[in-house]
Amino acid sequence: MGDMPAFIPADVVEKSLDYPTLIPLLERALINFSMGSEGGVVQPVRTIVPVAKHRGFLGVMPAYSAVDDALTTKVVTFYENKLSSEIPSHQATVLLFDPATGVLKAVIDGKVITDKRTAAVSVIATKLLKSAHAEVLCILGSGAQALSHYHAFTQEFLFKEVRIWSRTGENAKRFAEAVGGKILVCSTPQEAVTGADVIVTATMSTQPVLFGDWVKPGAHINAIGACRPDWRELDDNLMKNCVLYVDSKEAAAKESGDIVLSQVEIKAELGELLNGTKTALPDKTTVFKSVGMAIEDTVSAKLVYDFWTMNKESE
Ligand SMILES: NC(=O)C1=CN([C@@H]2O[C@H](COP(=O)(O)OP(=O)(O)OC[C@H]3O[C@@H](n4cnc5c(N)ncnc54)[C@H](O)[C@@H]3O)[C@@H](O)[C@H]2O)C=CC1
Ligand SMILES: O=C(O)C1=NCCCC1
Repeated sequence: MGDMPAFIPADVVEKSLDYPTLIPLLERALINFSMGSEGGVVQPVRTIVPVAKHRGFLGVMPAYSAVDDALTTKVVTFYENKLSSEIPSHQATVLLFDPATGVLKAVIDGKVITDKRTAAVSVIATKLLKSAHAEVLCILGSGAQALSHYHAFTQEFLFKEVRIWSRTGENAKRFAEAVGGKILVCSTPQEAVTGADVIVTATMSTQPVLFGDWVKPGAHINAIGACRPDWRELDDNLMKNCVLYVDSKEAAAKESGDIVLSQVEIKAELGELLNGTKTALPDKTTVFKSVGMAIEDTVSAKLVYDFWTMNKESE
């Protein structure tokens, strides 16, 4: 009988993933992914099982990176109707395997990985696509993704002003108190968005929360939510008047309601901008539509496992 798999809890994951380490790793993974078979990434579009009775979904997200020799699958659940405020709407576990033998090496909390790697990829998109003079950041939503984006963006950029709007005003205030930084709480999404240079939409909404009429020409939007083909965060006006970038063309064309329902053409994947085969247009109004990729979890999980292996005596 071999060793039992390691169980790596959220607090260890939190300690092992910092943005300055994660961002270059994810840039490399995005490039490898967009290189097709040459990049050595094997990643099918995830399988989603609807749990209609409870307005929930189970997603299975496997990937292998030959360059990293890392093999994982994430299992993620996400629920529209939270029955308890104690239970997060999104929960996830990443299983890490030894690629040489198939042996399960670790069971890793996937919630922190999901929150941090998603924000890190939005930072990558924003570095490529924001205007050179961007000063105002606006976040719509006050949940887990809003929080990880706030931390990642305030660490990686110097914005003069940060604004937040949330459907429940109390939640926006709580968010601002919790992060403790200088942040303007707005009472409408339009107020929050008007004049903003960089916008993050991180909501569970199934209808548009961000309208093209409100958006400053040349702004960059990271659209994180609406990862089902019939869900929206952005209206048709915005979609039709932006230059659209994605993480995975194949997944975005299948899963993103903002793309499926507006039928807007995708300009490029982030990996194609990073490897120089396609051009970023930071002077235009740009949208990065993120659906989330398994390979991002794979490289993050490997980083967590390596950190855990090096520090396990002291844990
Ligand atoms: N692109 C990616 O890689 C990933 C995307 N997501 C998506 O990001 C979004 C946010 O996820 P979390 O922050 O983890 O969820 P959360 O449950 O922690 O926060 C959701 C936020 O959306 C707000 N909200 C819910 N319904 C709304 C509505 N109708 N209008 C406006 N706001 C509404 C809530 O008040 C809350 O502020 C979800 O759609 C989720 O599926 C999550 C993980 C990865
Ligand atoms: O990439 C992920 O992880 C997720 N994306 C969309 C919603 C569920 C989790």
